[in-house]
Amino acid sequence: MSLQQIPSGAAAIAVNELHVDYHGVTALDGVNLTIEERRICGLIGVNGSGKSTLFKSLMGLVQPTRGSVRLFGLDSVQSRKLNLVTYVPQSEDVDWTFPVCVRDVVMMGRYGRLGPMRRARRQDREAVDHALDRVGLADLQHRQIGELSGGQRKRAFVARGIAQDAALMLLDEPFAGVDKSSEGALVALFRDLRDEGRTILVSTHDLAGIPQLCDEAVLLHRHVLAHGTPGSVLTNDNLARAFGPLPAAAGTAALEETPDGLA
Ligand SMILES: Nc1ncnc2c1ncn2[C@@H]1O[C@H](COP(=O)(O)OP(=O)(O)OP(=O)(O)O)[C@@H](O)[C@H]1O
Repeated sequence: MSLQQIPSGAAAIAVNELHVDYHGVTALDGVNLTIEERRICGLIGVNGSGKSTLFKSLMGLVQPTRGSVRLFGLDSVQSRKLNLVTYVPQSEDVDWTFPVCVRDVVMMGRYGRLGPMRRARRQDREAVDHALDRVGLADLQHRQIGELSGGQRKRAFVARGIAQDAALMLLDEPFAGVDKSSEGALVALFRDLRDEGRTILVSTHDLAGIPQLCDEAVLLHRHVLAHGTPGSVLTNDNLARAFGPLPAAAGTAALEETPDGLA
């Protein structure tokens, strides 16, 4: 299924009363969240607030104790089968010593679309070439993935999602370990992907960067504390509830001086 063929009418993400426990540790406790198509939504919260668990729940990688997840009106198995969703995990969750080159990683985005012989066809190779060009990694495509810088690694995984033509991109801390100029290039890329019709949920600790990047923001603390425009979410009151009391003159103005945020 291509971007043009996604089921219409349903929200890109619809989470209803989602609870996730890990052997007695409650990671998510009654999350309700709707994100419409063609939006960039920033996901923020302290370490341990459940951001990665929410991503994994959307991908069907962890089993909820209760509640439901729908992507474009479909459950996570169906939405993955139709190649609608891609996930860029946190760097810690990736084995960077794995003997694959950048091109191999991007080609993984085509696996769900390969023909009956499971061999890459011309359209698969062209999709990979196009994705590598878009993220500026064509020259490095034969490098082992672990030989790339932090920003290049993230771009390789984003390219995998572009090659897949995923309508929904789940990006877990894509700016961690990325220098400022690479971060600017990623922000511009994410906005272009949104303008093409994709939906992006992106977790970040860079609170000061959210108004420039995101159409909306979600403040998570095992459940949704606030959801709305960046301005309505990034208030001193909300941030104090999520992160604890802030220093005097806090809020987004102060966060601009500490761009890595509070977490
Ligand atoms: N596999 C696991 N087994 C047990 N507990 C887990 C597991 N994964 C996460 N947790 C716990 O669930 C809670 C939420 O973790 P999660 O990684 O989803 O938060 P997070 O907001 O993504 O944190 P961070 O910003 O540090 O990545 C934490 O208390 C964490 O310790």
